[in-house]
Amino acid sequence: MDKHSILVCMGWEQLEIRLQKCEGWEQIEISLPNCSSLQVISFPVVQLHLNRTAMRASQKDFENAMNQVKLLKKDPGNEVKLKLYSLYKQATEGPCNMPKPGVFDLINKAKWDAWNALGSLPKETARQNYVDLVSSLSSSLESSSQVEPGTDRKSTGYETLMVTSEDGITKIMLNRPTKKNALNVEMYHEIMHALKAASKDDSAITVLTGNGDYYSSGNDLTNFTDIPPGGVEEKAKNGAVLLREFVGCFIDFPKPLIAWSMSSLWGIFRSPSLGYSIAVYASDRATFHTPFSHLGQSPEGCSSYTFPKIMSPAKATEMLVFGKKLTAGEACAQGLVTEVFPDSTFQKEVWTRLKAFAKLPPNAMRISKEIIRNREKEKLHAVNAEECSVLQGRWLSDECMNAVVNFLSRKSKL
Ligand SMILES: CCCCCC/C=C/C(=O)SCCNC(=O)CCNC(=O)[C@H](O)C(C)(C)COP(=O)(O)OP(=O)(O)OC[C@H]1O[C@@H](n2cnc3c(N)ncnc32)[C@H](O)[C@@H]1OP(=O)(O)O
Repeated sequence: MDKHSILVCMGWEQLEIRLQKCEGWEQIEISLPNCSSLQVISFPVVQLHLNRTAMRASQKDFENAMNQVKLLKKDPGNEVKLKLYSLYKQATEGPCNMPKPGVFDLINKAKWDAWNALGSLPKETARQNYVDLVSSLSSSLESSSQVEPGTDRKSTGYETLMVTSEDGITKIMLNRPTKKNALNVEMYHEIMHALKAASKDDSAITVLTGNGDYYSSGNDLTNFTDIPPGGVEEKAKNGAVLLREFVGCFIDFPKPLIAWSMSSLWGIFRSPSLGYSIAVYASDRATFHTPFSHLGQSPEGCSSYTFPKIMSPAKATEMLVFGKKLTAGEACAQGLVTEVFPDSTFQKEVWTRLKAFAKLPPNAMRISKEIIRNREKEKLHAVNAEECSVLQGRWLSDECMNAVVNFLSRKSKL
């Protein structure tokens, strides 16, 4: 009896099909992972040959699929990109033949792991699986765009924020509570979009806050793992461009901006939202962290300039260099927080106050803010540019990479 075994990838599932020749018929056993039962079907030999031929993707199909990948409008996410990468390498070069990258080379290690996991999968099967995967991606993106034809997601809602407007107040709420409102790349873009929209809407004031038990845990540390083709240098450069634009939006924001913090606030979101806000209201359980040195990084959001001015140089050094965590009371004593409220009455008291502010003449408030801040604008943009350029170098340092690896591998938490 003749036996062959082939692996076929259907979407994410891998089927093993075993073929057995049996008196002019082929018997097919299909086995699904996580499923103990086997289905046995018999086909005439001739039909089986046809199916097996039809199953093989040609070089042309493969090239078409590669082109289709470049045209995908939506980023399919890291997991799918790794799958595509590993199948491409297997289809073109065969089993993984590269030395294993070092533990700090996060991205290349993830790529190596994905490719190596394909073992001795034949090149033809990898080619077919690549074509199938691209085709499933293209159709799922087509079908999702068919659901809401022609609608701009930004005009209908946000993925990472909740933005509401009532009583003359636009509230921008970070909305990734399960990730402690860590800022992923999409959130950076959405906040900039929401701030630009709020600067033009008819609300008088804008409030920033976070959903859940953390206002924000700062930069999403997995942002460091999505490396573009140009490598870590290109990643660091892109990060610096994004950060500069993001902080620039806060510097230029024309209306009164109020940070409303019931909970912990870490890193990037803390500097601009404390440094440029007209007012910062905190509940008595809120805390403020700046773990730049712990992460092998350096101050951002103009905090290297605004904090020593708002606090004192010595206190700012404790916070920005040694990463000293401040309670709401301490932050208020240092001038970083305007007022602290008991947690039980925080929402009610702050909302009542904001509603009263929102009734003040909006143009007068805007002009007053302008006159307070305008003298500093040029300086703030220059500080922002300098901080981003220093950070670009820090992101490439072993100190920073080690800290990110530690967080991601959960060996230590800051
Ligand atoms: C364009 C780039 C600009 C970069 C500018 C420079 C920015 C600097 C900074 O922002 S520095 C601050 C960076 N933030 C941190 O170091 C905080 C890291 N997080 C933690 O230490 C902890 O998560 C915590 C203390 C905030 C909360 O601890 P705990 O209550 O135990 O919750 P978990 O750790 O289980 O977290 C739940 C869930 O959220 C994920 N998560 C939390 N924070 C981040 C983060 N900053 N980045 C990525 N992911 C984060 C965490 O992994 C958990 O996910 P899981 O449930 O495991 O999938």
